[in-house]
Amino acid sequence: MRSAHTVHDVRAAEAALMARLPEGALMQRAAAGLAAVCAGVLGGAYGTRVVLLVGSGANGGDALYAGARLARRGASVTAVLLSPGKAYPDGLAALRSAGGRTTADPAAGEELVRRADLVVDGIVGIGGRGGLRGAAVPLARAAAGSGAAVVAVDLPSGVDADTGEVAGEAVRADVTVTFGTHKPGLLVDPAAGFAGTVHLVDIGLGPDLPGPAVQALQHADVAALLPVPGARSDKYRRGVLGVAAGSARYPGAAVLAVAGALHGGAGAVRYAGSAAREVIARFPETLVSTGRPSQAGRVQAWAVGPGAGEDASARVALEDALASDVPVLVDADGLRHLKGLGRPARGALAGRTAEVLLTPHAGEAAALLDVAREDVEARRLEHVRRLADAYGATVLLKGSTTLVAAPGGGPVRANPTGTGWLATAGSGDVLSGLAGSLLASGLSAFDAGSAAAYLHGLAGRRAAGRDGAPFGAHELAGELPAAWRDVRGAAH
Ligand SMILES: NC(=O)C1=CN([C@@H]2O[C@H](COP(=O)(O)OP(=O)(O)OC[C@H]3O[C@@H](n4cnc5c(N)ncnc54)[C@H](OP(=O)(O)O)[C@@H]3O)[C@@H](O)[C@H]2O)[C@@H](O)CC1
Ligand SMILES: [K+]
Repeated sequence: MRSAHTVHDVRAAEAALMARLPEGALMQRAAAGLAAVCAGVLGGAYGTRVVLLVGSGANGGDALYAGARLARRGASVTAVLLSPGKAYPDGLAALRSAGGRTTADPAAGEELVRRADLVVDGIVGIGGRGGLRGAAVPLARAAAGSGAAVVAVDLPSGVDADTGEVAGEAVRADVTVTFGTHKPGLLVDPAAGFAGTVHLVDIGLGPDLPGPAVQALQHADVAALLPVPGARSDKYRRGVLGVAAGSARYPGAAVLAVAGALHGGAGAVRYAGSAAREVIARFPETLVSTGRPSQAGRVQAWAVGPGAGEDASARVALEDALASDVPVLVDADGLRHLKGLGRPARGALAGRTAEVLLTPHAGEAAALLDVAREDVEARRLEHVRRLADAYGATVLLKGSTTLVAAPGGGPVRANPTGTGWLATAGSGDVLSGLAGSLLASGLSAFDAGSAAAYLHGLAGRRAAGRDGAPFGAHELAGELPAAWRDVRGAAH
């Protein structure tokens, strides 16, 4: 599991640890880790050209000390000082005594960046506010346009550590070396998209850190969650998922949701709705009926809404499923009807004995919250939490990094396995069936949503192939068994 903590929690842990250590010890640990990663990226420091972009705080200090270490190993190191009067004095002295140079001329700095093998971004770290300022902007652009590898110190300068927002320009890093713990912005888009590969350097903060604000599952975590049948399992004990999806206009959504559901670990799938003929033709193992959910027979969870359409029968199916005593996943058109139910419906959600999992994309989340879609996309972490609290439900917010939040606080899960190729018609229908199936097999809404997002992302990567290629949602569903095997195989 990867964990991320807020700037407030990082600073508190740092203060507690520093009180027990000699002065400067933490920065030396950070700089040593940073220099080691830089040397690795360079394939050895000797004879290379390294440019440090150095701002006014300790982030620049880390860069200067790491630069000194690289200079001692034979690199030609120059620091471009963005606030010459404020650059970390002891770090400057260390760099100079190791043979490194400095310049305060931004134009000269840009020229150096263009000829560099490696650029170290020490402009600003967790003390940052807003996008890059002044001379940092052309320097960051020069770095992006050069052939140099860009290594960000702690986080790419210009991104918000806590929210993942990118309010202006930011450094585009190939590698980010972060200290003590991940920062939420390294796991959540849009900021995460600027970080490249993230290396965590342990500087000993662990015992002083509280619970994380954001976490990202890894293979072993997902493997531990996935339901595996035992010797005494039968299809009912493994769980039965009910799917109420599709319509005369969108029968394919029903087929795709069932395709996802058959790969989610439930023992059986019941389909209730007007696309029963299409579903049974494609998946003969499905138990189909054409009535409403409450007439379909016993299930352990419902997935409602994909392609359900806007007419009254879709609304009735939603109300019917919500009136049951089992967990309900609500997606797509179901979310629109949920919003249409108004305040009493939200009360009904809060009054249910079993959990509800909402799976909106940014546009649907914006409609549920009465805010602009751009606001949701810019500050996804804030909005997934708000939506979970407003509806008293667990929310899976789909997107470039899918987020899952439970109501009432606690960590948000950021999915690390996504790929842009997943933005294809029907992909969300597959996810609904998959997450619903995991719910039916007994996982909590939080675990079902995050495990489903993880498997769905892995299947998407497999379907896209190593070099990347488009695929249809039915092919995505076909890759789910291999994604299960990847996850379970890595755990053994
Ligand atoms: N915590 C830990 O455990 C450890 C932390 N360590 C390191 O310390 C770093 C934090 O250092 P820090 O607190 O000195 O702040 P930092 O990020 O360097 O910012 C400095 C100043 O920049 C400015 N500024 C703000 N926004 C800006 C912008 N958009 N564009 C340009 N400038 C901007 C603003 O000053 P202003 O210009 O407003 O006067 C701000 O005060 C941390 O990220 C890690 O690298 C490690 O050494 C070891 C352990
Ligand atoms: K930085």
